[in-house]
Amino acid sequence: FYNLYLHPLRDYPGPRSWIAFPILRYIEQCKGTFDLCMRGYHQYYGPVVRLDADSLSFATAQAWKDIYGYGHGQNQWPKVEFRAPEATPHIIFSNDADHARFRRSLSHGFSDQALRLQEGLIKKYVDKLIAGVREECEGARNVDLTMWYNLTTFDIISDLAFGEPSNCLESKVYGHYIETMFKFVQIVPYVLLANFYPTVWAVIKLLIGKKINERRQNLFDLGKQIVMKRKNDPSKQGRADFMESMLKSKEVLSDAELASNSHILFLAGSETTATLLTGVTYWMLKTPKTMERAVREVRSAFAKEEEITFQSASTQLPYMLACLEEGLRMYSPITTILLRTVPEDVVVSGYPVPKGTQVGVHHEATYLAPYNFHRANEFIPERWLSEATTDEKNEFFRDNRDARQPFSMGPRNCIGRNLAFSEMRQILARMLWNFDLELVEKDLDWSKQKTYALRVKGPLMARVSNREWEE
Ligand code: HEM
Repeated sequence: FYNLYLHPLRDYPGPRSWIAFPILRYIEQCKGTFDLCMRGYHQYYGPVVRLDADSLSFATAQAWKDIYGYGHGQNQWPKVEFRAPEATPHIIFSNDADHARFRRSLSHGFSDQALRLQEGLIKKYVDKLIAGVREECEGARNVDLTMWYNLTTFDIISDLAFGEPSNCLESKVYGHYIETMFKFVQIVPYVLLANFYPTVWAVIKLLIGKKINERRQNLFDLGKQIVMKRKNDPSKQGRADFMESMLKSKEVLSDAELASNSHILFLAGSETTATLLTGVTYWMLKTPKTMERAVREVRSAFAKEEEITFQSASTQLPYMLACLEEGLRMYSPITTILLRTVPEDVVVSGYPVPKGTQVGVHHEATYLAPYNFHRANEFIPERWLSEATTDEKNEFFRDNRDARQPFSMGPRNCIGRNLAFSEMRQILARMLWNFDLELVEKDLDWSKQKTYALRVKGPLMARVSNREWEE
């Protein structure tokens, strides 16, 4: 009764059952259906939705700036964390002072100079991807692109974060560390639940707590072993990887912090990029005219495959880049809402918000809202081409492009954005250069997939053939 009729947020619209009984929201999260519900609620209630007693979800460009932007000076609105309290802090979940220390220690590893040095390492794995897909398609088998993209990004990030590949592309399996990580990610909603309902958590802990703790510890111990091996290996010194950046920085990180940051870099940098590549390929296959146009562009921009570099792929393929931008809208790797707690009474996107409220922008709901994007549920890369932003008569001129921030904003935005783009452009361009792709299951529908902290993608089976060379 209090939540619905007396609470300071009582005038904000939202699902009454979630507002009265916030546990229902967490149950949807554990079921993997929370983000799907939020999409529906934002379509129904509009750009602000009260998603439980104390939390508001926004779906506007202004809310990105107000919540995540630089406007709060040195002090960020605290994140609502979903990590176990006893875990070592890392760049994503840490207080402002530690965050600044971690971010500075990693900045060199993500600089333009480092990216140029990383290109050779990344190319080596893209070569392996192309060779692996070629071998599989010559055996006339259907190819699971989800798996191949994951194997590639895992090897790349493992090499950059841990100083060694995870040998995924060689073995064509994910390996123990990654399998453990996948299992661990699925318990994230339970950790969220635990943080909000310590009593419910006590019961869950009795039932499955030991297993969860074992998984978490297992994953951390494994990561720490690899990190210590890299740290103490003199032959690896001088590589342009993340570990070198942390070790050479003026900031001093303990071994536990080196391990927790490497671990989070691995998670943040592998699954996200693979998800986007899988999603964009899915949407291009579902919308064949976009695939045809991108393929034509890639094959006419270069005379030979070696010409596809980080630099050339970023300047000579405007349509393929528009496909990636549209992929980031339709299939954002981060689907959900990353909440922050408001430290005082504030205004967000024009709405008054009382102290203590949790606020955030829901990625997927914002990107698929018809009030932000014209024909929001259609994959239309053309909306990101320059003519759509300059020609008033273009049907996408009024799209609210700033409402889409897949890498977030402000001091805690994605440090790996440039790396991700370089990798994704390189991988997609070379796939389109080499292969003709066709969806095996024509009516495959990924618009209502489950999501936990990440998307549950499932296999993307494609009929892949070596490209036909024109005379
Ligand atoms: C398409 C690919 C990617 C997407 C969509 C993405 C998205 C994001 C988002 C939304 C955040 C903000 C998280 C928050 O507010 O809690 C973030 C942070 C971060 N991302 Fe990415 N990311 C991608 C690729 C990468 C890559 C390749 C790396 C490199 C290893 C990376 C490393 C990080 C790190 C370290 C942070 C934390 C930054 C900080 O708090 O200062 N990401 N990313």
